[in-house]
Amino acid sequence: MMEIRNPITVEEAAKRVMACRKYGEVEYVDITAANGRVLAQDIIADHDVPSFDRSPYDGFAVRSIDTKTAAADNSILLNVVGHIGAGSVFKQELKEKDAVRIMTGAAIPRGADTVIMLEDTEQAGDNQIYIKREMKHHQNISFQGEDVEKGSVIVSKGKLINPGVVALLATFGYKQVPVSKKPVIGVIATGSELLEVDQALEEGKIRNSNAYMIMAQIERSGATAKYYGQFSDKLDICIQQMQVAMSEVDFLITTGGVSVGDFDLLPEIYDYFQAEVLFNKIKMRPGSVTTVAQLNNQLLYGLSGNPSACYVGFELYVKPIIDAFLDRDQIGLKTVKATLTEDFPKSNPFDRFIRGHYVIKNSQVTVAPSGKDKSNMVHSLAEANCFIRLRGGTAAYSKGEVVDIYLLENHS
Ligand SMILES: Nc1nc2c(c(=O)[nH]1)N[C@H]1C(S)=C(S)[C@@H](COP(=O)(O)OP(=O)(O)OC[C@H]3O[C@@H](n4cnc5c(N)ncnc54)[C@H](O)[C@@H]3O)O[C@H]1N2
Ligand code: MOO
Ligand SMILES: [Mg+2]
Repeated sequence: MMEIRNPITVEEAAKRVMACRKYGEVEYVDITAANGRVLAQDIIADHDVPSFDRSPYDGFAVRSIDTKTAAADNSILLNVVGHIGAGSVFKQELKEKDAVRIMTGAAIPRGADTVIMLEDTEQAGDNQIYIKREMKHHQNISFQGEDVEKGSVIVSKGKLINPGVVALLATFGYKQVPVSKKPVIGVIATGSELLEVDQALEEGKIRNSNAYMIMAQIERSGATAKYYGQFSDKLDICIQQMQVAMSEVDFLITTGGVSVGDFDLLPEIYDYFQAEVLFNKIKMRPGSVTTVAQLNNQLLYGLSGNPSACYVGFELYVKPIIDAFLDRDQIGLKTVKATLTEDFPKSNPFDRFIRGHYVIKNSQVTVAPSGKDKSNMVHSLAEANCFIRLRGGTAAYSKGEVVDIYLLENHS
């Protein structure tokens, strides 16, 4: 007797998966390896930035009071009593009519309250300059703490580390950076029709593309992939191989074998392990047969064999669990509104996630399918930078309608 599957909504499926979320540990990596990782602790400023008043220009540190009435046609003569570059400090205090030649980034000497740019001065003698502009008190000073104030949270935990965050980490002396440990995700392809990537085509067979696609999706999501190869459609061998894989990873993904075909063994394997099947039918296309089971606190993902269905199943149900494991501030794909630039003539009995390509032009986000929309197709994936979500129970969509799109490559 064929099993009757009970389809649930996309949101309910996501909820059931997220109820099984696990948190990763914190580890420390060298700052040179921190880009792209997730920050595991708030970074609190332990000093002001800058930590001293400094010059934003190459010029002369002076007392504004000595520049009063200076103008292009009314030069004022000052005595140059020192010369400092960034990193050096002028130790004395400026007296009346004193100036110190100063470079960008150097500490403002005591007594000076402004910096006049080199362009607004003229050399008068060996140690004298003409000032050709009246300066105001505190003009042209980078003040201590104006960038970052001591005690403030400068980057919050959960943030994806980007080059800007790396700059802050370096500013505050983080040679070792606390990051969330990446989950290790096992990948298994199933099906006797599969050839490895370096094998020549044979009649009736295809190359295994899903395993490599999933591993790339895992990497893009900030996790580590562990490939277990292709399993045959033989139940006992599959069971044994899955047992090994489960003991070595945080989550396990199989692709293929979750539908109702004679060689679709995953349902039997879940049965054998007495895993709790969270769902095996979702009201969505593609990927309606996406199955997720739980065994001893470990999620087992049975993604569809059809490439587009497999891809969608990963992004909707695996990516959020990776984000959660990493304790990221953004869980799952970001969504925005976009205007369709093509008609979509099919009706949508279930929610439909079409592989799409969006562009932003003149502040307008527009989107179109990135290729043919069938779950067994692979071509449309290459150009896809989003999914277009068409709601279940709707008829055809027309050009000009506004739809929700799910961004695939926005990881900030
Ligand atoms: N009678 C029914 N048949 C099917 C149903 C259904 O509800 N009733 N569902 C269809 C839907 S929807 C999908 S999606 C697929 C799901 O199939 P499986 O997850 O069981 O996957 P397989 O049968 O193993 O393979 C399906 C298809 O994908 C190709 N494949 C498999 N693995 C890979 C891989 N690693 N790389 C590339 N391509 C792969 C495989 O050769 C098949 O063509 O079932 C429908 N049928
Ligand atoms: O799971 Mo299937 O992809 O809905 O076509
Ligand atoms: Mg099948």
